[in-house]
Order: sequence, then C-alpha cells, then structure tokens
Amino acid sequence: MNASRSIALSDVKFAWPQQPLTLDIPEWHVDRGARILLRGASGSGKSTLLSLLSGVQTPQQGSVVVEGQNLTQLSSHQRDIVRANHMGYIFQQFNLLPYLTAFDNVVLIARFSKARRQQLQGKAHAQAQQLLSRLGLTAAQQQSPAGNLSVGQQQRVAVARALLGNPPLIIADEPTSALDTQRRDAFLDVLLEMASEHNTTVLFVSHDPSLATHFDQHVELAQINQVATTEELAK
Ligand SMILES: Nc1ncnc2c1ncn2[C@@H]1O[C@H](COP(=O)(O)OP(=O)(O)OP(=O)(O)O)[C@@H](O)[C@H]1O
Repeated sequence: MNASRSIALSDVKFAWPQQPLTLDIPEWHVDRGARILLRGASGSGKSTLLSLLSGVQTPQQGSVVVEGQNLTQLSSHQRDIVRANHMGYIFQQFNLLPYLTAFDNVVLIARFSKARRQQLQGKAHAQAQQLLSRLGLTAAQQQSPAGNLSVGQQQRVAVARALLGNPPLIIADEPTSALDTQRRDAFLDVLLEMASEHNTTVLFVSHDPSLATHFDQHVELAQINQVATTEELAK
C-alpha cells in the first residue's frame, strides 16, 4: 500500500444495469494533497466515478483503493464507515437537513464517524463554529435552520460539514454551479486554503473551465477512461 496516495484505481470496469460500460480505467492514481479538477463531457461518467470513489457503487471488475482501503473488498456497511471516516463529500444539492440549524448540520457528521471524533478530540462544536465563521456565516445564520439560508450560505455550510474533523479527502461534485463568479471564487479560496492547511486531497468535478487556475492538476475523464462518449466519438 502506497501511503503517499489518496486514490488508486486499477483495471476498473463499471456498467450501470442493462447499459454498456460507462467506465474502463486501466490505471489512475491521485497523490496525497493533490488538488485535481476533473472535467469531461456531460454524461461521460464523472459522477459515476465519484460514486465508485465514495463506495456508493462498486465496479464489476478491478480495484478501487481510497485512503488505503480497498473498497472493492469491503461490505456496503464497511464502505459507509470508510466514507464517513475519510471523506468529506460536497454534492450539487448540498444535502443539508433543512429543519436542523446550520451548526447542527455541521456537527452531525461527527456522530457518524469515530475517526473524525478522535481527530476532533471533543472539539466538534468549537471547530464547527470556527469553520462556519471563517466561511462568513454570522452567529445568527449558524443558528438558523439550514432551509432558511440562501443557496450561497447553504453551500458554505456544506463545505464546513465536509471539512469538520479534517478528513484526508474532499470530493466535490459541481458544488459551484448555482453561484455567481465572485461567490464561486470565494468559496473555492476558503475550501482550498483549509485543505492546504491539512494536506487534504481535493477532487473537484466541474464543467467550468474558468475554475482551472485554482487547481494544480487538470484531468479530463477521457484521458483516464477508455470508454469514449458519443460526443468524443463525433469529434
Ligand atoms: N443511477 C443511474 N442508473 C443508471 N444509469 C446511470 C445512473 N447514473 C448515471 N447513469 C448513466 O451513466 C452515464 C454517465 O453519467 P454520469 O452522471 O456519471 O455523467 P457525468 O459526466 O457526471 O454527467 P454530467 O456532467 O451531465 O453530470 C450516463 O449515460 C447516465 O445515463
């Protein structure tokens, strides 16, 4: 096992039921602390790849090793534990619980993960407050139900939740698509600044080419995936 790697895929083949292959990735790895912007045509399989990395899906063939854990050898329950312990995940829709306060949405993650609780050493509340403040949420906003916050504020709550307890890997799936340029840049600055403090690996999916300057590596899915999309074949 290579400790300097966050992600290692080998000989991975994945198809959704009754569909042709979506992913055929002979080899791909991501070094610890890398900040990667993953791009690719719509429907090319970016979200599918993230679902393999987060252990929500497993490939029909090959191995997916994330933070030293071979997800393909684990049960669904064990994969849930790896996800909670090692990954901060930011979705397009943020997946906040609307009736809970912003603050409670953030600290909730510590209940699901022993590794994060250990990392936090009883300071989940303090770190949640610190993260939310740093992300620009006032004390009143932190105590407001998440469903009452603006999209931009909810997005920052989702970032705080992903970062709580300093998981080694952050995966983000188009989290900036609903934001204007200024907010998007501010969001990325905070996320990447906090990630670099802890040498956190960041894998960020976006269609937006103007985000490129924020990342030190750019990966086109077609570079690693041997399944060509219809759009790519038409080129
Ligand atoms: N839950 C699912 N069940 C069946 N097929 C799916 C499912 N999710 C995705 N697919 C199919 O897998 C292929 C890749 O989809 P995916 O969402 O991974 O692409 P994407 O690159 O993330 O697209 P976009 O940029 O538009 O979000 C598509 O053909 C899609 O129809």
